[in-house]
Amino acid sequence: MSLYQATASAPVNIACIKYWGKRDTKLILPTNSSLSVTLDQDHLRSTTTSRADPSFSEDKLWLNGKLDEIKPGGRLWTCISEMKRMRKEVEDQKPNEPKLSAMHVHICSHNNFPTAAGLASSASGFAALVSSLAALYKLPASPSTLSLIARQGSGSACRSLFGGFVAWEMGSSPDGSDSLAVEVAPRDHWPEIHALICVVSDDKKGTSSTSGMQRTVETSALLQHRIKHVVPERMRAISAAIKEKNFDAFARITMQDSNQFHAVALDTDPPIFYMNDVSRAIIALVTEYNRVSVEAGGKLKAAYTYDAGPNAVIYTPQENVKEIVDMVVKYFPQAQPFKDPFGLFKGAGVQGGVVEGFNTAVAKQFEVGAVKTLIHTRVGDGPRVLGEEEALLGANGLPKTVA
Ligand SMILES: Nc1ncnc2c1ncn2[C@@H]1O[C@H](COP(=O)(O)OP(=O)(O)OP(=O)(O)O)[C@@H](O)[C@H]1O
Ligand SMILES: C[C@@](O)(CCOP(=O)(O)OP(=O)(O)O)CC(=O)O
Repeated sequence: MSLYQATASAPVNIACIKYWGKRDTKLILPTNSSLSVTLDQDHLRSTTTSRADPSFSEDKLWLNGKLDEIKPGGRLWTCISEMKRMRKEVEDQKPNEPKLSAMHVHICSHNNFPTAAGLASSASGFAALVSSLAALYKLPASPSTLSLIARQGSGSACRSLFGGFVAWEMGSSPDGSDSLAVEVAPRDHWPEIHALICVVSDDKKGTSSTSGMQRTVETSALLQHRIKHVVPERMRAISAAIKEKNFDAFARITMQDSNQFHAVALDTDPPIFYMNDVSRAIIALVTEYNRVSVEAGGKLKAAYTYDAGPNAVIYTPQENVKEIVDMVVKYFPQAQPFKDPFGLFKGAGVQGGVVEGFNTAVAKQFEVGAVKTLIHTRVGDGPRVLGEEEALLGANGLPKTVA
């Protein structure tokens, strides 16, 4: 008997121009376009195996070893149903194809980083789900077409269907058919862009992105200004900066947009605070680091950005990463040694320190644990279809390892 099974992995993305607000909450249609950098899935990824089998009695999904509920009409259900609908179209055109669309599926997924910790697990998760089903169903669909489906799982997930630098075009059609992801530039265009994620220890997220952005849409006057007068020009300018590999412009816009996103969160009634004192201290460090460079006649060397939580993501050309790790570790001592995937410190360990001319009074030194870990990664590629040896489902159609 044939085994109908496929495995795919997908990356995380972190936006430079933030998506914040929906004009349609069911279809997940945004109030503005957005743009992100896809991070390297060699470091952060979701891996998903999907199998269709006539013996399965219902659709099931395990996330990190735990059975998740697929609520009818919910986000997982919508994505799975849409993928089955596309498979059915293939079967209608090619009558010899097995009728996989009529079978139930078992789906098993694993994130190699903390789920729901503000590290965009929903983005890589839904992108991996859609990619594995597309491989299982042998759909002749482009990444942009698949992004239409991932978008209905979580808006930011649509951008994880591409590697490199990716725009989510908001579109204007009420049915959402033109609200999709497009590639602005592939990873190879600007592979020097690295990212340092500062995982800030914090209690559970207070306000989810989904509910927070809806409250902003309902109550913030500033959001209307952002949507109409700010984001369209920023999308143009940052796309040009990426094409020209102009880090100075890229960094300026990225930081401005992170700041404005947190300003509209604050402008929400009641106000939403995602950043904390640690986040703000990291902003002060990056600002001072850039000031030293600019005053010496140079350009911006780093850009911070924050999503709906206190974690910082610092984008920078590879050549600056060592200085930035040294700076962050000086202010935020680490309990564990820095994992050095690019061999920056050549095994010597991080000493901690700042560049010459740096005003050390811009932030206080925090206690161990204020920044829990530092993850060094870089711009990466889009979803990958993996081999049978990477499958997460065993021969019996159940997860191979139960957490
Ligand atoms: N591998 C996965 N496969 C399918 N769904 C996933 C996967 N990983 C995460 N999800 C879904 O995403 C949810 C977590 O999303 P949530 O937005 O709360 O956190 P986050 O994505 O880590 O943070 P943020 O989007 O604010 O950066 C999970 O509860 C689950 O429903
Ligand atoms: C701040 C953000 O990370 C918000 C992401 O929101 P989600 O994509 O998690 O929201 P839903 O569409 O409701 O699932 C900005 C961004 O990624 O563009």
